[in-house]
Amino acid sequence: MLSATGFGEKREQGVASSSGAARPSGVLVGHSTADFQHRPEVMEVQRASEVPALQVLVVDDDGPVRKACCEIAAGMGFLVSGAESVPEARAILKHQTVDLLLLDLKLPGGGGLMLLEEVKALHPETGVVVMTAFATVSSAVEAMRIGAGDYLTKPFALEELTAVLDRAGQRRSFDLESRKLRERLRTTKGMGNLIGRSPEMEKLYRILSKVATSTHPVLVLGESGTGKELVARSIHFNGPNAAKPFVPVDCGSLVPTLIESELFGYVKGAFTGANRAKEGLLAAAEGGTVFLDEIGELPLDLQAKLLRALQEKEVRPVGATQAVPISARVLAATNRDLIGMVEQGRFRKDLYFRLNVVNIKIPPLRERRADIAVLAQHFLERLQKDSGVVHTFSDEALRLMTEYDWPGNVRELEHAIERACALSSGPVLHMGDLPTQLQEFRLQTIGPPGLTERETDAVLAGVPGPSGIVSIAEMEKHAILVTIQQLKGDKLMAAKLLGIGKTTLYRKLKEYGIAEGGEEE
Ligand SMILES: Nc1ncnc2c1ncn2[C@@H]1O[C@H](COP(=O)(O)OP(=O)(O)OP(=O)(O)O)[C@@H](O)[C@H]1O
Repeated sequence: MLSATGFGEKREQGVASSSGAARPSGVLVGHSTADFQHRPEVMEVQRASEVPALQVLVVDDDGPVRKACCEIAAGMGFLVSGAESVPEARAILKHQTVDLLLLDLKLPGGGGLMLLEEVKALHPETGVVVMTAFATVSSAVEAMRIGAGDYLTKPFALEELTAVLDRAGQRRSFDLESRKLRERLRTTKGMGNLIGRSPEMEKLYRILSKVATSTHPVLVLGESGTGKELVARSIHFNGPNAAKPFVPVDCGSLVPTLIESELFGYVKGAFTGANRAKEGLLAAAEGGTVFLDEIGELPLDLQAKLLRALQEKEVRPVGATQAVPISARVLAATNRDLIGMVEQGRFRKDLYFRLNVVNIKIPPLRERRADIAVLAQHFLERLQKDSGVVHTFSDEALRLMTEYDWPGNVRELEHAIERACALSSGPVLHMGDLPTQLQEFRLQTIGPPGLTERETDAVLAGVPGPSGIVSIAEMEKHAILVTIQQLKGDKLMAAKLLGIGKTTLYRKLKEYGIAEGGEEE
């Protein structure tokens, strides 16, 4: 095992190392220390099978630093290669997949940033950690803008490197996992138009395949936007009467008198404007399916009429003396607590039992997060088919989508992706292209890296209000806090980049009431 103290002392530049004494002996296979000074390193590590086989490429012209980084990464279970120049790195990248790039920005000929740009353009999924000295802070910021996920300021200690590699490795594993899911989606779709492969959705498909073959009433329960109508359609279109009509009725959006005439029909002269008779939807469905959406909104008197129609399999159109037979299957859905409504006398118990012969509950999206990436990819591909424009998600955007709670469920996700595609300026959809509620969630829940809770609140306070007007003082505060956020809490570097002295920066933070004890000057 590597000892933390072995790398604890800092060298002038690079990883603090005790001249290779702390090299993880017995872990590396095939190359001597001298090899690392002169040629690309290719280290195979005897890895425990549970360690993900992520490939790391270390690019640094400083032999000892490169070697130390390679050794540490190898000791952590990564598969490691090293390169001392941009052309050498390019050659490796051409022939091998690299999951993580540990890149020194100050390479001979100054090609670090160029290489980063090439990697992000050709392999946007590759995670990049840049290494920089204080003198090149502005290039580190530029590197983060181009797409580097993290940075290390030289000289750095063993713990810093391992923490950064650990973070990058975890992110990469997550991204690979979600990519695998998306890949699976390409080959296996859900039932009908339903997408999702989470255990919850698999269970739903099993129930649906049974329910579809029968003609019993089904009550579909779930929060708004979870896909209740899609489930109802899936039951109908996978059932024996798929060729017959599927008739949706939104009980929530029609006035009561209209629902009655829509459902049951009316005879000529039944009311003012009824110039001719109209068949009701229950009869018009002719052996198909009537889907009563928002059934909880149905007024009590209509509930009684619907119950009678279902029991007697006939309806009496408004103003008619004769009943008309019906043969449609009835599916109903609600996002309301129907049992609670029954207890409060707002929904008829007998109708509840009649509709609730089979009951399907669709879990909210936040309870089946494994579906978020596949659904997101599905919506992206659907938009691509319509517009011909190809988009992909940045790994960060996908991660944020997976962590967000989606109170509006699949509908909110669908709209978020449509919006991101419409607003994005390039083929990759970034976190910034996602709606405000996701940005706010990122700041509130995950917190900007390097900022305390108080600072996070202050950043949020700098977000323009509904009027869109922000004072100059607020803009200054926002600029300072966002820079600190982007630099992961490095206030010294933030002062440098903002072109103000550190004393001024700490004074400003104090003015905002967020300077921490012992920090000033
Ligand atoms: N599993 C899913 N796969 C693909 N698309 C889905 C899925 N679930 C929902 N959607 C899409 O999300 C949107 C909302 O779905 P739907 O209208 O069926 O939800 P709902 O629960 O009936 O909403 P509401 O209660 O507000 O009426 C639709 O565009 C639908 O196509």
